[in-house]
Amino acid sequence: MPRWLGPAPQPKVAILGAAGGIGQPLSLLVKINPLVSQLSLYDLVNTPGVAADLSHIMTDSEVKGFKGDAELKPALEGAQIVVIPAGVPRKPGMTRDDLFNINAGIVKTLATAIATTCPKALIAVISNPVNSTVPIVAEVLKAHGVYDPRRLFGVTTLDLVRAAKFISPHTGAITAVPVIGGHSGATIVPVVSAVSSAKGISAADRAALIQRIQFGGDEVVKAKDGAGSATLSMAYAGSLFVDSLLKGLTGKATPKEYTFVNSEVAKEFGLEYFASEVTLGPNGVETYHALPSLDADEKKLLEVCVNDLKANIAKGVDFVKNGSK
Ligand SMILES: NC(=O)c1ccc[n+]([C@@H]2O[C@H](COP(=O)([O-])OP(=O)(O)OC[C@H]3O[C@@H](n4cnc5c(N)ncnc54)[C@H](O)[C@@H]3O)[C@@H](O)[C@H]2O)c1
Ligand SMILES: O=C(O)C[C@H](O)C(=O)O
Repeated sequence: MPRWLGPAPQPKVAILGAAGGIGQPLSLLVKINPLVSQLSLYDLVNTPGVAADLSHIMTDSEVKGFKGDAELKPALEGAQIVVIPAGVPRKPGMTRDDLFNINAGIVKTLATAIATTCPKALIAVISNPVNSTVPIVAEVLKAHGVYDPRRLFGVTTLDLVRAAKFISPHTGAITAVPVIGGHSGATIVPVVSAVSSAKGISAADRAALIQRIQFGGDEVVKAKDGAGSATLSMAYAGSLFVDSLLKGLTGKATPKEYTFVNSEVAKEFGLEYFASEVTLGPNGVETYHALPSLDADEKKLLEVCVNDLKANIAKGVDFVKNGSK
């Protein structure tokens, strides 16, 4: 059969930071995704072992490990999806912004390699602070003349995973809740008013629910007591997001996801980046959906979000443009 009549080629996924707390379980979940043909695992340490281990799993995808700076570009060659969970996690008492000084440089280095090796890849950024690391990647890609806003995503899926779980005692079932804004504390804006089965929640319960969704990450950081932040739930959330990217890329479906992207949806608030709902396709974002309508309380949450988010975005942009921290 001529090649062009055969099945569409299946994607190569590269995970940068693949040996870490998120990287390892995420690599496992991506390894068992039937839409993947090649899985490239990059880290500064331990990837040969992680790759050897995963390569014994009887799914079709081929796994290769790449270790250290010299192997970054080979890891990225031909990748259609790049996922970035590289970087340090929080310890108790830290904000995500406290990670900026270390993670900004890591993400900038990785973005530079993507720009020069696989500039057309769909890029999913997990490394915190997401509100700043996504603009960092964008500025690096712009500097190399290869920026396509439809192909760059900040992964906020964990906020939606938490929201769906935390609301379930009130609704009697796991229930999707839109979560917009950014990915840190007050920039996370759950839109509970959009959930019809949540109408009966008392004001006090609703306030507690919103607080828990916004600060769910702190709950895990506290419980891990110095041993890092959410890894397993993040790997699960990340695998959902990667699955949606894969389905869109291969034309299997046109999934909808909430994700932190460069778009016009929050332009009226002076924001270039905002987490909102998009439909995914072969080239990344196909459609940017309008924001859900907000009630008076949610409008107040959004006001706080906008101020914090503006500063976070500017910090990321500035880091690349002016080399400042
Ligand atoms: N977006 C989200 O919802 C979300 C959720 C949880 C964690 N995070 C963030 O994800 C990041 C990783 O968290 P973790 O718990 O996996 O941390 P971790 O320390 O367990 O793992 C990080 C990995 O990154 C690797 N690394 C460091 N510098 C690198 C580089 N230059 N190139 C390649 N790999 C490099 C490390 O060797 C390590 O294996 C943190 O910044 C954390 O805050 C984001
Ligand atoms: O809380 C963190 O620092 C990690 C992550 O962003 C989370 O939401 O769990």
